[in-house]
Parts: sequence; structure tokens; C-alpha cells
Amino acid sequence: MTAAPGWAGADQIAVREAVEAYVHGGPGDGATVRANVAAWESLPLRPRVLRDVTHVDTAIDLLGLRAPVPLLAAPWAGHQLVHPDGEVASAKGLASAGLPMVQSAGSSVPVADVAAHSGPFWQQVYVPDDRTLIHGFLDRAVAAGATALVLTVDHPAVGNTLPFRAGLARLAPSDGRPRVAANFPDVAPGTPLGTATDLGPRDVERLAARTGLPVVVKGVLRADDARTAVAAGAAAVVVSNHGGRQLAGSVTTAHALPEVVDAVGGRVPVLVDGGIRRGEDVVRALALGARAVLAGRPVARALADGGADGVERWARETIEDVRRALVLCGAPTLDSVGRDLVGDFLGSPVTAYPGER
Ligand SMILES: Cc1cc2nc3c(=O)[nH]c(=O)nc-3n(C[C@H](O)[C@H](O)[C@H](O)COP(=O)(O)O)c2cc1C
Ligand SMILES: CCCCC(=O)C(=O)O
Repeated sequence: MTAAPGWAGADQIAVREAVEAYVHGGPGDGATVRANVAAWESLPLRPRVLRDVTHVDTAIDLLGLRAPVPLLAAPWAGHQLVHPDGEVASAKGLASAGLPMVQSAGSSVPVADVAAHSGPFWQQVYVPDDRTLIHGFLDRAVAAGATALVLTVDHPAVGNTLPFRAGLARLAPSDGRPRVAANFPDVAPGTPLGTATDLGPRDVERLAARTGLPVVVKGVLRADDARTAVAAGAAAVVVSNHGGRQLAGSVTTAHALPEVVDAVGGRVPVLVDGGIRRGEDVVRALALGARAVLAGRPVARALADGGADGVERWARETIEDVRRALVLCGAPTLDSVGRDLVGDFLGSPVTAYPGER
């Protein structure tokens, strides 16, 4: 894996290890990162057979994005931490395979530079205490062609993702700006850009009013919060625990998804991320009612290992993996995916399988 440029020798090794821990770890020894993965794995698939799976149609259209399978690249900060070409390489690799990218507010490359190499994209936003600090950034995201904003709501404090996270600012390229602040050239270095502690439903309305874009609310784990988000005008909801990086011990997203899907009741699409690693996990998420999923760390791994080519390879293989899993489940179209495709979580008392009630 390529560490951040500008570091050499022993420092380089230390930085590489710290970056690895920052990207792939999480608070509480990473227990919730692992729990997300394990939760999907523990959900048994119930494949159908004797069905015609000749015609496979898995493409989705969602708020200006089109994808060959219901999968987007999740927003994650500082791609240059793992590869010198950063978000530009990720955008190229994803665009070549046709997968959409959600750009992080904490990008190491300005939004317009990434957009020049990407297909249609959504822009993730952190709203700081002083709402005016992101006005310039929002205007640039709109000008660069973002088709929706993704408001991250699970970040009222910085999760304890290692002391390293506090040290992100140390990793500064030659212009002295941290690798997660490229989108804020108009904000004085050192100005706190953390998420507002009074973030509320009004922020959903404000963002929509300022930009004219649909606002996707990311980081919901409960029915009541999902209803609040929809009432505030959310165009979609993402069930997410931030990849297990914020609150250690938070419910896994596989367990939270059904409650949110039921609460939203089809009014807006529900997406999910956290621990999605293979095609079978995508089928599980769709079966529980998600319209699409996002993947974070797999893209980080692919970028670190192979730059734009690595990301493209990962994207192509994963698209095929999703399509194969759907075919093996006897559900070659998204319309044919239903809750009957999954059983109860292993270890939960089995009552009746859906479809047999
Ligand atoms: C290194 C890293 C940085 C992240 N930065 C952001 C961010 O800037 N904004 C955001 O909304 N989510 C961020 N996330 C969370 C992801 O969007 C996503 O919720 C999570 O990675 C999904 O879990 P997975 O990595 O298991 O797929 C970050 C995740 C990682 C691993
Ligand atoms: C701007 C840095 C925030 C990154 C983030 O959200 C994460 O590390 O999970």
C-alpha cells in the first residue's frame, strides 16, 4: 500500500501503519467494524430454484445516479492518505466500471477536480456550527454537478478512531493544508469544521433550499429518527453506523435496517452501508428492503493496492459478484427480490420464515 507522499524512511512505515489503522480500524478495538460484517454473514440466504434466471436486470436509477447493480462507493475522507492520486484515481476506476461515487466533504482533492474524472456523483456534507463556512463548498459542489447532497448526521463528536484521527492534520501536503480539507480553501486553516452539535431537521431543509438538490440523510439507525428525517424532507435515508467508526457497540446495520424500512414505509428509498463485502451481502440488504448499498473500506483497500486500475478491478468483480448472487438466489431482477430470500439471524429464535407465515 502506498502511504501519503511526502514522508520517507522509518516515518513512512509508521505513517503507513497509522493510516491502515485509521482506515480499517474503529473504536472499541474495532468490535463494531467486525460486528457489521458478521451480522450480514449470519443472515442465512434462502435461494429459490426451478426459476428462470435467463434474463438478468439489476440496474438502478437513484437521484441522478445510474448503476449496473445497486451499489455505490461510500464517502470516505482523505483518499490521498492511501494513494497519491487520491479521489481522482477512485473516480476514474469507478467511472470505468460504471459505479457511482459519493464524494466525501473531507476529500483530499477539491470536488471539481474529482468531478472532472467521475460520472454523476453525490456530495457528502458535514454541517459545522457556523453554517456559513460551507456555503462556498456547497456552491462548488452544485457547480461541479452533484445530483444530490448526503448529510451525515452521526458525527456530533469525532468517534474514537484512534489517536491518529486527531493527528490527521499532521498529514499535510506542501501547501500546509491537511489532506481532508481540500474542499475548504476559503476557510482559514485551523477553523473548526466539525459537525454542529445542534444539527437538526431544519438543516435538511436549509441544505435543500440553498442548493436546490435532494438531501439524503446518512447515519440513521432507528425508526423514530427515520420518520424525523423523512418529515424534514429527506429524499432518501442511509442506515449507517459510519462503518462502526463512531459509537462503539452501536447496533449493526443489518439489524437496524428492517426497523427503518418499516418506518419509512416506501415513502423514500432506504440505503444501507457497513460491512457489505460481497454480492451475497447486497442480496441480503435488498431482501431486507434496501434500495441500494454503499461500500467504504473495500474501495480504500482497492485504491491502496492498485490505484485507479485496482478500483476498476474491484468494481467490475463486485458487479459480477452481485449479479451472480442474485442469479444463484433465483432472483435475477431487483423486482423479484423479497424478504423470503433471507431467514432469521442465526442465533435468534426462529419463528417462521417470511413467506410461510
Ligand atoms: C477511512 C474512512 C473515512 C470515512 N470518512 C467519512 C466521511 O468523510 N463522511 C462520511 O459520511 N462517512 C465517512 N466514512 C463512513 C463511510 O461513508 C461508510 O459509512 C462506511 O465506510 C461503511 O462501512 P464499510 O467501510 O464497512 O463499508 C468513512 C469511513 C472510512 C473507513
Ligand atoms: C473530515 C474527517 C472525517 C472523516 C470521517 O468521517 C471518518 O474518519 O470516519
